[in-house]
Amino acid sequence: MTNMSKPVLEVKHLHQYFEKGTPNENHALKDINLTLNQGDFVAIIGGNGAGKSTLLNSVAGSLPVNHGQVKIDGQDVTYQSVNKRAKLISRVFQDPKQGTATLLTVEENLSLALKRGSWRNFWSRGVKHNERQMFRDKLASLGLGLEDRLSAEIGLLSGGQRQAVTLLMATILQPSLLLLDEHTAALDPQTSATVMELTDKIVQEQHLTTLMITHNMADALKYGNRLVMLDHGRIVVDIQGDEKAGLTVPDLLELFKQQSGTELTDDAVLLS
Ligand SMILES: Nc1ncnc2c1ncn2[C@@H]1O[C@H](COP(=O)(O)OP(=O)(O)OP(=O)(O)O)[C@@H](O)[C@H]1O
Repeated sequence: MTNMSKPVLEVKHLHQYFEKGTPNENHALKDINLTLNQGDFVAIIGGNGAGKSTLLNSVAGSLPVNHGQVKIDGQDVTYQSVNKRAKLISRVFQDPKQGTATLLTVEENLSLALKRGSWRNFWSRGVKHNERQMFRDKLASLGLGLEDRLSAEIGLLSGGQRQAVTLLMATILQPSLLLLDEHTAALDPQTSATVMELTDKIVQEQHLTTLMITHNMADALKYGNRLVMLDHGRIVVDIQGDEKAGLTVPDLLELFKQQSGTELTDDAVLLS
């Protein structure tokens, strides 16, 4: 996690426009430059419409890049499709249903993830005995009792349990880059806290390079080694190490005010 580390994600001079050339033109990202080194765990915060999702979508490939470059593991992926770069990236969404196949069992979902989502490989090979043991061990490590529910349909699990399995699925093949897209926002506060703890454990154990959007200021301060704040399409704060460790939520709000000149406005912001 030193500056000598290998860059995993490099975003260079990224601009994104919506409705370019029309009276409604919106310059949503303005010259974003962001490098994540191996093992960096970066929380991204910012008010409504700051550009957080646009940045994540640009990195994931679900939004074509207007101007600039995105590199992952040194490869230029700027014009690669979502599917092509999915070999390098795993993404966990806000909705626990989005990352899993509802009618498949827990072990079938994990097996599908192990085959990189390839249904062809999944149907032809099924769940092997040694895989089942590995899934049981991984589920046991979550501490949610899910190791006894390998053959339960995933749709029967609670939102938090399902999101925990989604996290395992997203990390089972150790992606170069993990994108967490408000992945605890749909959960109740206690479940959200549990899933955040599990996230941190998995990220630390696998030394995963991670970019996490959150509306929870306290989580942004508690987790990760670095915090990036976006405002009107620009990075206005980028802090790490001791500078980050010493901050409180009021400090963060004050920092936002100093940098942006306005109060942070975010409908979903959670201060504690
Ligand atoms: N598909 C789109 N078409 C037009 N404008 C868009 C589109 N997606 C986002 N925008 C605009 O781009 C800007 C950045 O939006 P974005 O969703 O990235 O912000 P955000 O920080 O994720 O906000 P929030 O926290 O409210 O989800 C906003 O002004 C938004 O209205």
